[in-house]
This record gives sequence, C-alpha cells and structure tokens, in this order.
Amino acid sequence: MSHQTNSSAGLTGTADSSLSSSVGEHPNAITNRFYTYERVEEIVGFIQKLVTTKPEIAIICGSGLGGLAELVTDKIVVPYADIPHFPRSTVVGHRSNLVFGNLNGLYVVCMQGRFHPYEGYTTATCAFPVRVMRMLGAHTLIVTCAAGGVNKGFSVGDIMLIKDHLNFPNLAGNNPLIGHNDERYHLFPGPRFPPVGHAYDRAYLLKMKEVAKKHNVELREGVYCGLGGPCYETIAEINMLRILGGDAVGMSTVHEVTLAAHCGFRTLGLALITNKCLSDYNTTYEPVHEDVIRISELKANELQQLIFDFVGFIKDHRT
Ligand SMILES: O=P(O)(O)O[C@H]1O[C@H](CO)[C@@H](O)[C@H]1O
Ligand code: HPA
Repeated sequence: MSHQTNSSAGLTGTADSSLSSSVGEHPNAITNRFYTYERVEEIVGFIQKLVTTKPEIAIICGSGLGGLAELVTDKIVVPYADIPHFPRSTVVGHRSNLVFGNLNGLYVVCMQGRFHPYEGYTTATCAFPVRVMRMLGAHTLIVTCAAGGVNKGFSVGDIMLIKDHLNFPNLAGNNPLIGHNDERYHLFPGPRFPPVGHAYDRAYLLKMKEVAKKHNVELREGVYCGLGGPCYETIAEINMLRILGGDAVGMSTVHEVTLAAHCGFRTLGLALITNKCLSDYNTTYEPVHEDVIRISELKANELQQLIFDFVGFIKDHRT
C-alpha cells in the first residue's frame, strides 16, 4: 500500500497559515493548529477506508513491547508512513504501524511504536494519535511503557500498575492541550480545564490486580514520572523523584494519558521496570537502551498475557 503525502509529518512548526491565529506561538499550540479537527478527521477517514471495523480498545506499545500486536488475529497493518500527516517512530524498539484486529474477542488498534518529545516532536504531536484512536471509536486505552525503577523496593522485570503520574513537562508549562480547545470534537469535547485526578481508571486498576493474581504475577503499583529525556537521570534527579513520591521513571506516557483524559478514554497504564535507577555515586552501572529493550522483550509474554485477559474482562463487562 502506498499513499503519497506532501505533509512534513506535522513535526513542529508546520502550521497552516490559512488558519486563524487566535492561539499563541507555543510549539504545542502550533502543532494543534496543524493537527486541526479537519486533519484528524481526514486521518480517521483515510484509516476507515482500510479498516471498516470499529476498534473498542486502543493499545500503545512501549519500548520493546510491540510484540503485543502479534497476538492480534485477522490483522490489518497500516504503516504510519502510509497515513497522511502521521509522524514516524525513530527509536529502536518501536516500529511504525497501527495494527488492527481481534484480541481475545474484541476489536483493537495497537500503536506499534510511539512518539517521544526527545525525537523532536512536541508533546501535542506525540499524543495526537490518541485522538485519532478515540475518533475511530475506541473507549479504553491501555498504555504500556518501559521505565526505570525509582522505588528501591522494585526489581528489574517487575510490572507496575500506574496509579498516577508526575508530568514534568506539564509542570514546566508544556502540555499537549496548549492551544485552541476545539469543541467540534462533539463525541468527546474535552473541557478547557480538564480534570486529570482520575486519569488512570480505578476500576481497571483493581481488575488488573485480579487478572494478575490468576496468573500468579505480583504486580507493583505506583506513580510514573514522565521526564523529557533523552538523557537518563542523574543521581540527584532520581533522589528528587523519590522525595516527590515517584516509583518509576520514563520519557513517555504522561502526555498521551493527558490527552486520553481530555477525550474521555478510560485508561489502564502498565510500566515494565527494565532497569534500576542510579542510587549513589559509587554505583558504576548506568542504564542503556539495549538493556531496556532486552528486559522488555524478555518480559513481554507475561505482560501480553495480562493484557489479553484484561481485554477479555472488558468484553464480558461492556455496557
Ligand atoms: O516509554 P517507552 O516508549 O516505553 O520507552 C522508554 O525507553 C526509552 C529509554 O530507554 C525511552 O523512550 C523511555 O520512555
Ligand atoms: N529512565 C528514563 N526512561 C527510562 C528508563 C530510565 O531509567 N528506563 C526505561 N526508560
């Protein structure tokens, strides 16, 4: 399949000058002027010509966790490169496909590869596919990521249910919702000031604990800290995160979950602890991405089984 597009993938400053400039010039505002309601609609329309079944569950696959999409049956794979205006994943361990199909009885869409701010994308660009998946019909978002273990009680290979997050870019004035709050998304017109106190669905969290118990998997639960990257953290930064109540750290997820809360997704977040974080100045170990991918791939099966069963639960409890 090949679809020619003359877009520059909506990277940062490709604002359409014909659009009114009632928003500021913050890079995220510019992105939101590029990914207008019409453009999101165009992307959704393009996908709907290829995929006629409406997905109920949207899944974002973290570093090394793209194998989840291989569990999907009756697959339709839509490369990001074929979708008008869609960015590309540039990071090892992230492919660049939307994978549609059946997972344990429900129709799903998997992002096999996500976008990170350190790749040069704004947080708004990184997160905008969440809106696309919502407009395609999904009501539940399962977000997965690789993360460093900030909590000293965590071990490499642990799976942490994300109960909340610390969104550092947001605290520094960098939120994917900066810019015009377009109320034409009539199915999910998020408010100008969206609440995010319950961005991670409590009932889903409890259900996932039950699923894990059945599999004899002991889940951790904690607060995910979203930082900008691409540097891994200094020892002082890790110590700060501990003081602030952080349990795991990564460079993704928080902007996606922010947009998901805005457009009415119910969200489950799972972080796979791929490495310990630096704790003292005598430690010689430093995290490396190769280890992150290796551990993700090693533990992927376990995570996939949990998600597979969780989707089965959603199927049985749909209203
Ligand atoms: O969050 P995901 O995409 O799983 O990846 C994590 O792993 C990479 C660092 O090794 C960073 O991209 C970090 O965010
Ligand atoms: N820090 C930030 N992001 C990460 C880490 C880490 O230690 N491990 C995996 N992603």
